[in-house]
Amino acid sequence: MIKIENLSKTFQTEEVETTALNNIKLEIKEGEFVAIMGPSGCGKSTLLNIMGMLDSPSEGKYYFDNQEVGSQKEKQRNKIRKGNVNFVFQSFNLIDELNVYRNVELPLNYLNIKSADKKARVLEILDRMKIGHRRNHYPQQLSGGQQQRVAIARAVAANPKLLLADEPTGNLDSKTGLEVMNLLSELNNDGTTIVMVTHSERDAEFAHRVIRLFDGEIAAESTAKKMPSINF
Ligand SMILES: Nc1ncnc2c1ncn2[C@@H]1O[C@H](COP(=O)(O)OP(=O)(O)OP(=O)(O)O)[C@@H](O)[C@H]1O
Repeated sequence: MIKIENLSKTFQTEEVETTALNNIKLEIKEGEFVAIMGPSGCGKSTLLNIMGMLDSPSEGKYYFDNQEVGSQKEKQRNKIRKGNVNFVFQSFNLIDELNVYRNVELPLNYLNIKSADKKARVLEILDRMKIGHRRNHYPQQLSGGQQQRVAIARAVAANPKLLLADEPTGNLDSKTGLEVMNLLSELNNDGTTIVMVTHSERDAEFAHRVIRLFDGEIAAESTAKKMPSINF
């Protein structure tokens, strides 16, 4: 699904040039659950943003489903991202003015779906994320774990192939974080490819593979204890 070849990313500000990623080579197969770890500033979010087509590499190639997207213009990248990739963030990023149902419905409004099918999809995914009983609540009326479950529901409502999660349990207590990790694991078992940035060794154990970055380079790669449920 993802192939990254000799990818580098430098940020140029007035005074300094920062190499955030240096000569990254990486492949991620459909159905995988990959964790990206490493110290602060090693380039994890930069890599995730490029995979999510929010940013482009300075050098090298990024292929998504065999299509080179790294060198595409922003408009074209946005088009490829839509329906293919979605995100979950540490800080949930829900829209405070919309209730749970409307937040989750949002990505479906951009697709050409009949309103009855849309409703069925929203209710189904809310139930799967065990948050259906809170569908009329607003984000501020929910706990952190509940907000993250809504955010995951919103992220997968349109059935993206790839879910990118940037420290999804970073703002949650240990027990709630575990519940969120179990939901992500279930989604992965049902076929969604997941790439997750995390500082948590426990969360990384949910992944099939752990990639450790250091100073913008892949320093180590390991297979986690849990084996994937798919054939490679
Ligand atoms: N827009 C930007 N402009 C300039 N420098 C940037 C920009 N974004 C990131 N950087 C730099 O690139 C490097 C990698 O940043 P990145 O956010 O990818 O790290 P990270 O591993 O996700 O860190 P953390 O764990 O703290 O979130 C850092 O040195 C950072 O300062």
